[in-house]
Amino acid sequence: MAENYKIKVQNVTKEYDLFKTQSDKLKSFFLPAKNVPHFWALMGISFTVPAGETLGLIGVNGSGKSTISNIISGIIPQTTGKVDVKGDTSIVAISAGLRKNLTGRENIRLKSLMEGLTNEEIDEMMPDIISFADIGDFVDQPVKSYSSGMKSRLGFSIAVHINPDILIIDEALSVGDDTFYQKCVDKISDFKKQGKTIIFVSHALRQVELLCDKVAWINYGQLKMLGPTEEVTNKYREFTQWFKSLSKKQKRAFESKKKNVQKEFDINQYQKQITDDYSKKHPDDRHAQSKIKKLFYGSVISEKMSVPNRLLTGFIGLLIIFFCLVNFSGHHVTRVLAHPRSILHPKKTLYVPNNRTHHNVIKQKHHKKGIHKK
Ligand SMILES: Nc1ncnc2c1ncn2[C@@H]1O[C@H](COP(=O)(O)OP(=O)(O)OP(=O)(O)O)[C@@H](O)[C@H]1O
Repeated sequence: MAENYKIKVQNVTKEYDLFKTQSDKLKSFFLPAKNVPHFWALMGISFTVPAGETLGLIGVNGSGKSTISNIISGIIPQTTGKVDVKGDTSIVAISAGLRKNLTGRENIRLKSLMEGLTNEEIDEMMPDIISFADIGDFVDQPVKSYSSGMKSRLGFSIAVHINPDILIIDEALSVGDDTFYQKCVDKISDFKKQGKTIIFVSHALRQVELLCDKVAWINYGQLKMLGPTEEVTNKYREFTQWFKSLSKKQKRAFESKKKNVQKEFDINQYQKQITDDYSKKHPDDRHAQSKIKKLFYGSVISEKMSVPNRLLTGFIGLLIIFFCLVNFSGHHVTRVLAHPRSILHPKKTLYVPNNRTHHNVIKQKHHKKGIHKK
C-alpha cells in the first residue's frame, strides 16, 4: 500500500564550502578547492509529513530551518539523501522569490507563469492577489522600494492564490502588522480545512502553537525532536531559558562547540553508521551497502564537477583559446599545426579564404588606386 505522505525527507545533509572570495569560488568550478573550510548546515535529517498536516519547524538562528525548507521547495539541492515531495510547493519567505527590479504586478505575473498558470488565469486572479496584499499604488512600483512587510504581504498573497498542494511559510508572518497577520492566519486555517499540507517555519512559538499539528526542532543541523506541538515547544522553551541563563562566555563556548561539530562532520562515517543500523535491522539483506549508497547519492545532483567533466571543460577551454590565437595570427590552422611557432609571428592581414589570398587582396587594392606594377 502506498504511504500517505506529502513530504518524505531521508538522511538529508547539506554541505557549504566557505570560500573567502568570489574568485576562489569561481576557481573551484574548474580546479579542486584546497584548504577551503566546509560547513555542514544539515547533518542527516529525516522526517515525513503526512497529507493535510501542518508541521512547524523551530530552532535557534542558523540551525538549518531555511536550508531544509529550501531543499524541500527545490530551490537548492541537498548534498546527500532523498527528498520525495508529492505535489506542487509554493514557498513564502521574506527574501525569496521576488525580483526587486520588477513591479509588484510584474512579479505576480512572473511567479504565476513560473508556477504554470496561463495569462488568462493570472488576469482573473490579479485583482484578488492585489486586494489581499493590500499594498495600494505600490503594486506598480519596483519591489526594491517596498518595506519588508510589503514584500512579505505580496509574497504571501501570490503563494496562497497560486493554490499549491504544499505551502511553505518561512518567517514570512514575522514582519507583517497585526491586521495582515490575522488575514494570513485565517488563510492558513482555510488551507488546513481544505486538507493542504503546510510547513511553517517560525521563531514565534505562539504562532507555531496556534497553527501546527506537529513540530520538528532543528538543532545545529540535526533533528533534535519531532512530535506533538506542545511537547516539542515546551522542551524548546526549557532549552532557550537554559541558554539565556548562561553567561556571554558560556554562550559563545556552547555555540562554538556546536559549530565545530558541524565543521568536522564526516559524511562517510555517517553513511557507515546508517548502513550498520540498516544491516542490524535486516541481517539477511546482502545489498545493504548498495541500498544505502543509492539512498545517499541516488537522487542527488552534484554541485561540484566530477574529474572527467573538469578535464573535458578544460580541454574545450584550451581549444577555444587555440582557435582565437590562430584567427588572430592570420595563418591557416593547418600551417599553425605544422609550424606551431608561426602563431608567434602574426601576418599583417587576417587570413582570407579561397583565392582571396594576401597577394590578391593587395593587388586589388593597388588596382583600385590605379597603381599598376609591371
Ligand atoms: N550559502 C551559504 N553558504 C555558507 N553557509 C550558509 C549558506 N546558507 C546558509 N548557511 C549556513 O547554514 C546554517 C543554516 O542556515 P539557515 O538559514 O538554514 O538557518 P535558520 O535556522 O533558517 O536560521 P534563522 O533562524 O536565522 O533564519 C547557518 O549556519 C548559515 O550560516
